[in-house]
Amino acid sequence: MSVHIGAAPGEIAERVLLPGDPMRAKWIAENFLDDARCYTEVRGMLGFTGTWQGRRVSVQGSGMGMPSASIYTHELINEYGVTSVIRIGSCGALAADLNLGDVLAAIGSATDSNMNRARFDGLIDYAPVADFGLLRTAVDVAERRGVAMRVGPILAADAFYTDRPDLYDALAQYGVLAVEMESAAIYTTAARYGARALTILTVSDHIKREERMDSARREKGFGDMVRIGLDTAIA
Ligand SMILES: O=P(O)(O)O[C@H]1O[C@H](CO)[C@@H](O)[C@H]1O
Ligand SMILES: O=c1cc[nH]c(=O)[nH]1
Repeated sequence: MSVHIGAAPGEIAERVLLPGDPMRAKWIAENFLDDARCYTEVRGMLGFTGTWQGRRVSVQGSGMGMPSASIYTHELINEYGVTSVIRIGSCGALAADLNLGDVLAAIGSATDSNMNRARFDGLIDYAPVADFGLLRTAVDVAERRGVAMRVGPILAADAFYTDRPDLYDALAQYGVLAVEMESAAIYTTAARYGARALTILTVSDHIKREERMDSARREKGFGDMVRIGLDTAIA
């Protein structure tokens, strides 16, 4: 096992879906995967391996925020030989034409996190981006499934509750679609260790219009995103 994942070698598939919420991982294992088996309960951050259309896939909770997500991404890649991580999360829409339940894929991730500034000594604004092959596959899969998935840049924020909504308005003017809290760390960690990463999100809140889904829908209402993630993982 690694420091934060209680799996034996070989128990985790090469392709992993990463929801922030471990209960979403459990819901996916129980409702989408065949022969799913839980391989870790360390810290309650559940992980499961099963099959989707006959191919081996794992689903691992990554927690909230970039420190947590980077721990799971690092250990999956470096300790378990994972080659592709696909985050499937909820987000707050910044774009006026997005609605609750809409699905989007993050081509790149701006961030206010200090993790990358520290990594590059404050001298370079590193641009965390999706793996192009995974993104292209996800776009094809969404089209085939009849899901109108938007593709664009997002913000990975350290804080869920912001004191600077003016900055969100400014980002929207630059085409930033939505805010969540993990993608920049996942993209950066995957790039650093030679793995592929993509973030697919479902709009659970609209920041400007102050609309929100309830917690039950956040945990279990994301079927389109999950199917796109699973199809992309096994392609
Ligand atoms: O739904 P998940 O994947 O947890 O993602 C979003 O939800 C959490 C905040 O409620 C943050 O982790 C954010 O990124
Ligand atoms: O980070 C997040 C996730 C969902 N909704 C938000 O407003 N922010």
